[in-house]
Amino acid sequence: MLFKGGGLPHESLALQEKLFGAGPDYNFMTRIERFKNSLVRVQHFIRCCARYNLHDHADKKWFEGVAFPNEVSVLGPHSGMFIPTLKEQGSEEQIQKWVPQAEKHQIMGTYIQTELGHGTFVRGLETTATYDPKTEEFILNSPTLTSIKWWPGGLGRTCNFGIVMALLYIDGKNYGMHPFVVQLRSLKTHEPLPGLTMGDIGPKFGFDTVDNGYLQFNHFGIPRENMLMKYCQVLKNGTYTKQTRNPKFSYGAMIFVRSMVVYEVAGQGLAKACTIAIRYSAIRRQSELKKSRPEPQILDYQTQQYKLFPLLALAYAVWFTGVRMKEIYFMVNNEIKQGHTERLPELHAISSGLKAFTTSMASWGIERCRLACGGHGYSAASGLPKIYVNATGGCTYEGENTVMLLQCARFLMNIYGGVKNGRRPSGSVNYLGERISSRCTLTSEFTLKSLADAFKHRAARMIKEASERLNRLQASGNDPEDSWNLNSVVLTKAAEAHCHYYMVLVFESVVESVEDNCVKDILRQLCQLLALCGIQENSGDFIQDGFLNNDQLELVKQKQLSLLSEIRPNAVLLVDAFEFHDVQLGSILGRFDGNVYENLFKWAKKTPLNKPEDLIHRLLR
Ligand SMILES: CC/C=C\C/C=C\C/C=C\C/C=C\C/C=C\C/C=C/C(=O)SCCNC(=O)CCNC(=O)[C@H](O)C(C)(C)COP(=O)(O)OP(=O)(O)OC[C@H]1O[C@@H](n2cnc3c(N)ncnc32)[C@H](O)[C@@H]1OP(=O)(O)O
Ligand SMILES: Cc1cc2nc3c(=O)[nH]c(=O)nc-3n(C[C@H](O)[C@H](O)[C@H](O)COP(=O)(O)OP(=O)(O)OC[C@H]3O[C@@H](n4cnc5c(N)ncnc54)[C@H](O)[C@@H]3O)c2cc1C
Repeated sequence: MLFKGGGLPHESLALQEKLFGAGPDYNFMTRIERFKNSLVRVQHFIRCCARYNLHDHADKKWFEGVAFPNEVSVLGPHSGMFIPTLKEQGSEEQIQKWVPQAEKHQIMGTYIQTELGHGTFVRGLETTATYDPKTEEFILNSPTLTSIKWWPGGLGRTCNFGIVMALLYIDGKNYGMHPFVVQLRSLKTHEPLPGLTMGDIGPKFGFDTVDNGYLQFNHFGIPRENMLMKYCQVLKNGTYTKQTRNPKFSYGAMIFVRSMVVYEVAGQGLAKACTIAIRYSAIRRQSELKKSRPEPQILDYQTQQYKLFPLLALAYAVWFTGVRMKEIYFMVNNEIKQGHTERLPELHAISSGLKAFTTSMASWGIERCRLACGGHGYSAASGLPKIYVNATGGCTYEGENTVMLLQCARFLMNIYGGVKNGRRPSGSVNYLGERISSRCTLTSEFTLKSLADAFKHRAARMIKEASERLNRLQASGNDPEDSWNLNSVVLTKAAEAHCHYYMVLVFESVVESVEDNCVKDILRQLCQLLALCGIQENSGDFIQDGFLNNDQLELVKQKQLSLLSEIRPNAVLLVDAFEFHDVQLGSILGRFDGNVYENLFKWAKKTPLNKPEDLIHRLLR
C-alpha cells in the first residue's frame, strides 16, 4: 500500500469488466486486429466512464491502466492533449463549447503539431492559417510536402477533431504559431471533410494500437472562432490583440505531457519490467552454486542481483520523482493561472530534463530486465518486448531526449550566469547559489545526506565547467550559436547530472518522510544502492576534480555489493508492493502465482502457427 492510495477502487472496478481481463491474446494479433481490439476497448471504456461517473482524469487513468495494459490508446492524445489544450488555451466561451462534448466523447480529438519535415524545431513548422476578413475564416494550408502533418496519435482513422498548430498570417504578416480547433471528419459519416487528405502513417516500432496519422490541408476554411483565444485574439476585422504574456504559453500542452510522462511512462514501465524480471528470477532455477545441491533460484546469483537490484532502486526513484514532477506541474500551473509566471522557465527546464533523463534510464533498464530473463525474456510471453517498444517511444515524443536535455541545460546556463552576477537562485537550482564543499564527506556509513551531497557536488561542478567552457569558446572567437553547438555534449552531461541529483534528492526526502521504521530501513537501502550505482557508473565525474579518491571508490564498490545481499530477502516483496495485477503486466514470466512453465506451454500451443493452415502445410509437405 505504499503507492496506490485512492486509486484502488477504480482499478478493482475495471478488473471486474470481463472485456478488459479476457479476450484474444495481444501477441497473436496482427496490427489491424490490435487496433480494432483497442477500439472495442475504447468504446467499452467510454461506457464504463458513464456508468461509474468517471470524470476526473486521475480516476480514468486507473481504469485505462487495466483497459489498455502497456499500450497507448487513442484516448491518450484525446484526454492527455486535446482536452487539456482546450482548457488551457481556450476562452471561457470556447471551453463551454468544446470541453463538455469532448469529455463525453461526443467528439474525439488529438494534438496536431509535428510535420513531415519538422518535429523538434517548432519555429520551423510550415502549416499556415491565413485570416480572411471577408469570410471571417482562417484558411489552413499545407504549402509544401514537408508541411504535411505527420505523427499525431489518433489522426489516421479515429479522431474527428484536432488542435492544429499553425502559423497565423494576417494581411501578409506572420504572427507565429497558434492553436486552432479543426473538425476533420464528418460527425455523421466519419469521412474526412473535403479539403483534407489524411490517413495512417503505417507500422511503427510499437504503438500498434494508435493510428498515428498524416494530414494535408488544401486551402481548408475554419470559422474565426476556432482559433483558441485565451491569450491572443483575432477580431472580425483582422485586428490581432494579445494579453501581455509569455509567447511560450502556446507550448503548454508539451510541458503538461512531459511532466506526466516521468511517472506514467518511465516510472510505470520500469516498475513493471522489474516486477517481471525479479519474480521470474525467483522462480527460475539454473546451474549449481554448490555441488550436489539443488539448483539455486537465479536471483541468488550475485551477478543477477547486480543486474536487477539497481534497476529496482531506479524504478522506485523514478516513480517517486514522477509523483513529485506531477505535484510541481500542478502547483506551478496554478500560479501561472493566477498571473505569476516567474516559475515557468524552471518548470520547463525540470520537466524537459526529467522527461529525458527518466525515459532514457527506463528504456535502458527495461531492456536490461529482458536480458536478465535469458531465453524466455526474448519471447513475447514475457511481456517485456511490448513494455519496451511502447515505453521507449517516450524518448522521442514530446521532444527528443537530447533536445530536451539541451533545453534544461539552457536554463542551467542562464541561472549560473545570473549567480555570477549576484542573483540568488531558488527552487530546484538553489544549490547553484551555495558554496559547495570540495571535500567529500562519504564514509562507510553512507548516509543519504552525504550521498546526495556527492551528487550535488558533481552537478554543480559540471554546470560550472559547462558554463566556463561556453565562455571560453566565445572568447576564442566562436559566435554564441557555434559555441553552444561545440559545447553541446558537455551541456547534455551537465543537465543529466542536475537531473540525477534531483532524483537522488527526491528519493532521500521520501525515505525521511516514512514513519514505519522497517519500511524506512528497506527504502534507505534502495536509495543507497541507487546513489552508489550512480557514483560507480559515473565514477569519472566524481574523481576528475579529486572529490572522491580511490579508497572511497573502493568503499562504494564494497557497500554496493553488500547491499545486494541485504536487499535479496525483500526483493520479491519490493516488486509486489507496486501492486500490478497480472492483467496489467501481461506477462507469463511475471505471473503472481509463479506458474510460469505450465502457462508457457499452454500459451505456445495456442500460437496461430500451430493451427492447421493450408499454404504452410502445402509448402512444407
Ligand atoms: C497524449 C498524452 C496522454 C496522456 C497525458 C497524460 C499522461 C501522459 C502519459 C502518457 C503519454 C502517452 C502517450 C502519448 C504519446 C504521444 C504523444 C506525443 C505527442 C507529441 O509528441 S506532440 C509534439 C511534441 N513536440 C515537441 O515536443 C517539440 C519539441 N520542440 C520544442 O519544444 C521547441 O521547439 C524547443 C526545442 C523547445 C525550441 O523552441 P524554440 O526554438 O521556440 O525555443 P528556443 O530554444 O529558441 O528557446 C526560447 C526560449 O523559450 C524557452 N522555452 C522553450 N520551450 C518552452 C516551453 N515549453 N515553456 C517555456 N519556455 C520554453 C527556452 O528555454 C528559451 O528560454 P530563454 O530564452 O533561454 O530564457
Ligand atoms: C510514438 C510517437 C508519438 C507521437 N505523437 C505525436 C502527436 O500526437 N502529435 C504530434 O504533433 N507529434 C507526435 N509525435 C512526433 C514527435 O513529437 C516528434 O517525433 C519529436 O518531437 C521529435 O522530433 P523529430 O521527429 O523532428 O526528430 P528530429 O529533430 O529530426 O531528431 C533527429 C535527431 O536530430 C537531433 N537533433 C534535432 N535537433 C537538434 C538540436 N537542436 N540540437 C541537437 N540535436 C538535435 C536529435 O537529437 C535526434 O538525434 C510522435 C512521435 C512518436 C515517435
